[in-house]
Amino acid sequence: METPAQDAAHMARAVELAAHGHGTTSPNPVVGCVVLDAAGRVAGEGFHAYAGGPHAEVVALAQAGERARGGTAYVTLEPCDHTGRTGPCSRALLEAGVARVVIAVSDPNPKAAGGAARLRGQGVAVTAGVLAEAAERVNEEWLTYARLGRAHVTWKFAATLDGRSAAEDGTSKWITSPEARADVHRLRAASDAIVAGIGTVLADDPHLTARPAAVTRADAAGSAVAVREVTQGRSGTAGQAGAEALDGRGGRGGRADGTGRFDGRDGAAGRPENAAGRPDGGAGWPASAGGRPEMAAGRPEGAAGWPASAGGGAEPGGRVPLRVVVDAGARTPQSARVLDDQAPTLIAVADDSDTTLKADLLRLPRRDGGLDLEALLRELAARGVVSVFLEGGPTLAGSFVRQGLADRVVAYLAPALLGSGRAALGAAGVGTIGELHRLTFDEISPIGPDVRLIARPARNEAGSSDVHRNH
Ligand SMILES: Nc1nc(O)c(N)c(N[C@@H]2O[C@H](COP(=O)(O)O)[C@@H](O)[C@H]2O)n1
Repeated sequence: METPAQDAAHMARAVELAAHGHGTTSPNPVVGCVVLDAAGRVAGEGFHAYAGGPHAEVVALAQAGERARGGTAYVTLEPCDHTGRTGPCSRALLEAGVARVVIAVSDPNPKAAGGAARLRGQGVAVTAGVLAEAAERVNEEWLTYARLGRAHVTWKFAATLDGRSAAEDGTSKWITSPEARADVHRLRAASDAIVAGIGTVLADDPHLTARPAAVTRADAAGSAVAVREVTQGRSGTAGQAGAEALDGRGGRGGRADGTGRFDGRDGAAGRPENAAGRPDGGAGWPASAGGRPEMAAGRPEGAAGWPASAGGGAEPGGRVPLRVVVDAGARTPQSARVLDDQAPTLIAVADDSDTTLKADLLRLPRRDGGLDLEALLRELAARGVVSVFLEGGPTLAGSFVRQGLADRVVAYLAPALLGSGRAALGAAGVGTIGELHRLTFDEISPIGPDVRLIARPARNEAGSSDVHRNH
């Protein structure tokens, strides 16, 4: 029997492995697995790489072969007990003769859960909850999606040290460095959807596409080391993940009317570097750096019926994030760049708005002077969007924060001062200091001459997040 310290060490490795799936497993979770032989030696390792591909346990068991018999499996998410795109991991573990299974987090997907009970019922020793916090963190997008039925939101902004995102005359290009902007493109590319408000569309006419520059494995490894240094060795933190739409077949990025899917593979906004595996080793979140040689061969075309749609599945080279404009009054110009053919686009408008706009429209109830953003995130989740990257502008970001829907904040701060001009965040429902939205830092990393800060809503004593306190 492993000691708790050994359990923690092997599970930490499994969390590290899970992080390699960031940016490519959506709409499935990121999952890692380590298999020991009966003598406690590592016999196999694996992670889930893309929806429709083998689960982490199956990859690790295949590597371990006969050595798994009488051994122990460490898995970051409860082994599934269902036949979805692939067979049940509980059965694979039983057939391999594993004597003990250590689990970090239970599977909230009712269709897949039950693996722990089945294993116990068949005489396998099961230990649950080991390194649960780290395993939750690495898989936070998917767990948010699976538990709350809405997409997870990362709000990104770039600002001066005094928190301003534009000068008095509205100019904002560029506050942060090319390195910081390239980092943003990596995070965009790892997200299922990029969301902006109509104010940003009218002011900047952005493309909202992910255009990450190719980064070598050495670069990625270097940046991961830098991050580890400033964060004192934390591993498996912020994550980009994915979830199977819980009907087991949900695609994402489909057209709003559900009539078809955008095939972004040939689009100019495609991500050619992914054709041979992502050279940045994954989503661009720190724990992903390190490269994933297993992905180099790509995935079998159309595996398990998963459509090669934009924003859907994790086929290397076949996925572009869905663009979403929050536009209650349907003011998006027909000529806006977000409506070009480089990626699919959804325009979220109020259900009572009268428009002739030729675009995929999502009609939502009004709320709080804008749209009901929780309804938006639920609608996106129903389309298989697990992770949202929220960019611009301050008004929309303020509404997300006010409605308790900013799950993670990524701030790029330049060593510069403006003193006046637009603040990064608009009205966020704070009237007095006691109502401020308290966050905790996950990471602080240098990016070129700038600093990237990653923070999340602080938990209050009751365990709920302070940002969500009013909701
Ligand atoms: N334990 C475990 N390991 C993995 O590697 C996984 N991908 C999952 N996913 C769970 O199963 C559902 C997806 O199943 P299919 O890929 O369609 O077969 C997913 O929703 C999770 O509940 N679990």
